Amino acid sequence: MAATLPLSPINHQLCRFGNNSLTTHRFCSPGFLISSPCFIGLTGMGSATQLRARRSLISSAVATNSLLHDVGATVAVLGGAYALVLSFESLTKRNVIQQSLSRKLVHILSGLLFVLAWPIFSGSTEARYFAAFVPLVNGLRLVINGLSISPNSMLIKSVTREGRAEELLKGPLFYVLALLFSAVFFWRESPIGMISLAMMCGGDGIADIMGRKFGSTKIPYNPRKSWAGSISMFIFGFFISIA
Ligand SMILES: Nc1ccn([C@@H]2O[C@H](COP(=O)(O)OP(=O)(O)OP(=O)(O)O)[C@@H](O)[C@H]2O)c(=O)n1
Ligand SMILES: C/C(=C\CO)CCC[C@H](C)CCC[C@H](C)CCCC(C)C
Repeated sequence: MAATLPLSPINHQLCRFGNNSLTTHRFCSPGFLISSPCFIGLTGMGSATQLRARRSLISSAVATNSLLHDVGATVAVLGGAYALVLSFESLTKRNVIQQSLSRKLVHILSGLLFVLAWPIFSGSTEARYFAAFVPLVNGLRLVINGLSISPNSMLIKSVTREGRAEELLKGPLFYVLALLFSAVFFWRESPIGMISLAMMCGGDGIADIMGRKFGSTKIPYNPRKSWAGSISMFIFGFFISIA
């Protein structure tokens, strides 16, 4: 009984297997035979076993590839997050921008850049957990600094309003938890995560700008927020989320 297997993904070369003898097609090189599942033919395994072995070889190669891909993407995004906070700390320290503006810009940019980085992760089912590792690490950093276990002035300068360590445990911590939650539960398949993050990041920034400029009429239950700011947040947040 002869089985014909398409073994080369490059140009569909064929290898033919006889009972225990191997008849090679003229395009199958010996090197390819030894290093490929063609070689399994020599061991006398049946064609179903050969197929299974071949599938498992391919799937383990794909899994290793995805793992390396996701580890690389995680390291890149972690580096990006560190660089973002470091850049704003440096701008604040050199009095190029005020601490409150730095906090607002880190707020707008970190979430948007985080979502924009999602496509660099692989298509594997575990990719979302690698992405979620980035806000998790940043969340732990905020807790450690916020509890003053190891206070880091860089983080405090770039993401707090008044420069107090405990502020890290409020807005910034909730913010990174929202990023973590969206990555794990919505990821790239659901628009809900992206819309919520666009609202939280972009919408909030626009509310600040529009609210300060045109926000003389405040909303009844919060004198710090205005109608102009709140309405702009929904309108611009919506446009950012569909962009
Ligand atoms: N819905 C909103 C949101 C903001 N603002 C304006 O933007 C400023 C900053 O608002 P906000 O982002 O809420 O202040 P933060 O100090 O950044 O507070 P937090 O991010 O913790 O809410 C407010 O003082 C207000 O003038 C507004 O008018 N209407
Ligand atoms: C100031 C903030 C919220 C208060 O309104 C935001 C705090 C941000 C974090 C300290 C840093 C978060 C980094 C993100 C998890 C990842 C960003 C990655 C990107 C590629 C820059």
